This record gives sequence, structure tokens and C-alpha cells, in this order.
Amino acid sequence: MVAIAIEGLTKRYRDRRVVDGLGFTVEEGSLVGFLGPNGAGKTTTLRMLLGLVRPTSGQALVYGRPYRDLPDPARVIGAVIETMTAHPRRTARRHLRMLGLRIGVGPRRVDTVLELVGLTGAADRRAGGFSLGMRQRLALAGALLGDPGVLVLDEPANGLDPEGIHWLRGFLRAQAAEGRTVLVSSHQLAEVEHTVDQVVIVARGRLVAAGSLDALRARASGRLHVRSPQAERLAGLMTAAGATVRMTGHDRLEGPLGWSEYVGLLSAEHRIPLFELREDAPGLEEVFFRLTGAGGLGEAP
Ligand SMILES: Nc1ncnc2c1ncn2[C@@H]1O[C@H](COP(=O)(O)OP(=O)(O)OP(=O)(O)O)[C@@H](O)[C@H]1O
Repeated sequence: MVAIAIEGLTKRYRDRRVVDGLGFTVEEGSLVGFLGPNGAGKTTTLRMLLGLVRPTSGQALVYGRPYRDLPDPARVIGAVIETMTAHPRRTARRHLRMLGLRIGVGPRRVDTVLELVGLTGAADRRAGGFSLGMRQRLALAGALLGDPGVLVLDEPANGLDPEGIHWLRGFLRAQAAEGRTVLVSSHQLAEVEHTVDQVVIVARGRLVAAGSLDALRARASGRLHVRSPQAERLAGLMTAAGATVRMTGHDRLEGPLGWSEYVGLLSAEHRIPLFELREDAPGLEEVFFRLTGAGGLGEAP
């Protein structure tokens, strides 16, 4: 079942489309990384999903409805969109109790979410004295108050120290293990790479890739690149030896990794000149960079 559906979503500010015909879906129960460089339009997309910004065109749906049409939104979708704005003189517990009042959630649930985010010990301290990591936890507690099935988190790892990031990973996995749908944005693939199983990648307001992280990883497996004035002949010899070869130009071919020595021997034996013989193995980060970098539009994995 589709929990989140983004359909032809566009947001224009003046004459600039910061979100431009974006479309993707998030299946119920999946843990999805929403990735893209700064300014790619992630926050604007999430704000439209949460009914905070009106789309210029298209729609963002939660279980088939726009946010404003959800009968009891806090029980359907919880979000951390900006660093939380608890009154600095208010304690964590009091802040959550007041949020709870607004959505019809009692003090027992407040204690439960404080426990879930590991803030029980700091529950009666004023939020003004909290570290950034603690403020993030308090914001997460607020998002969980209504026990929603869907969580939307905008750059929750921003400003966290390594310990905080480690905690966040475990927290997100635990949420997914309980069957929650989690959409978590980041401008760094590495930050969510060990947590999410699906990715939606955007750049300049558009979708550049969507699918499983494994499919993205498969793209990261490298190739052998050969350039020769007799590339076609060489391709024939390599194919005969069992390699899967693709001509990428009149004098270029791509083959599998691990074949460079054999190709060198073939070229010597058959007197085929080589202009280039190299293997490349882009890492996952490199694939991400190519997808989102200038001119790096690619097909979905
Ligand atoms: N209210 C607004 N008016 C004009 N431009 C805006 C407005 N809100 C966002 N933008 C612009 O839209 C672009 C996309 O911003 P957005 O915050 O959605 O990107 P992002 O992918 O979340 O990036 P970041 O990680 O930096 O938050 C940015 O260039 C931003 O300046």
C-alpha cells in the first residue's frame, strides 16, 4: 500500500521552479532516504506534503489524501521539519504535554515518547539548556506523540555528533521495524546509507533516481574501459573469451572489471594497438555525485 504519493508536484517562487514536476511513491512500512544537494527542493517538497506550503501544481498525498483533508493528522503523520521550537523556559515534559493537549494525547503517552527518544532523565530540565542533539530528540518525541504510522524527518542528522548520528540510525531502524513508514531527508548519502533501504534522489527540483539502495549500488560497480582503433575486433575476441562487452563509441568499448590483463595479452597477441586501458569503480558516493552534480541526470536504477 502506498503511504506517500508525490504526483507532478511543482512549486514556483517568482519564475523559479524549486520543485519541478516531482513524482515518487513511498510504500507503507519502508524506510526511504530523500536525498539531494542543498537547495534541491527537499524541504519545500516535505512542506507541501505537510500542508505548510501550497503547491503551484500537482499534489502530495498521505494515504491518498492531501494533508489538510486528513481527519486526525497527528495520528497519521508525524514530522520534524525545522529544529524544534520549544519555549526555552519550558521543560521537555511540559512542552510535550502542551503539544499533547492540542492533539488529544495524555501524559502517559508523553512519558512513553520521552522514553523512546532517551530523554526520560532530562524530562524536567528546561529545553533552553538542551544541546542540539537533545533538541533533535525532543522534536522526534513531538513527532511521535500521536503514534503516527508515517514519520517525515527533514535532515535529522544535521548538527549531530557521531554518537548522536549512531543513536539516530538505531532509532530510525527501530521505527521501521515497528512497521512505521519513514521518509528521511539528507544531503549526504553516507549519512543514511547504512539505515535506509530505498532512496529517492532529487536535484534542481527534479527526480534523478528512485529505487532500492542495492540498485544504486549495482550502478557503482565499475567497468573496464578500452580505447583502440580496432575496438570492434577486440570486442569480438573478448566476447569469444566469455566477456560481456559493449561498444561505447567507434573506438571505445566497455567490459567487465578484472579483464584488463587479459585484454593486454590479447592486444599483444593479435597486434591490436591500445590507446587506453583502465578500470573504474565509482563508489556509491561518486554515483550519487554524478546523479546530482551539474548535468548529471541519469535514468532511475
Ligand atoms: N519561500 C521561498 N521563497 C523563495 N525561494 C524559496 C522559498 N523557499 C525555498 N526557496 C528556494 O527554493 C530552493 C529549494 O529550497 P529547499 O529548502 O526546498 O531545498 P533543500 O533541498 O531542502 O535544501 P537544504 O538542504 O539546503 O534545505 C532554494 O534555492 C531556496 O532558496
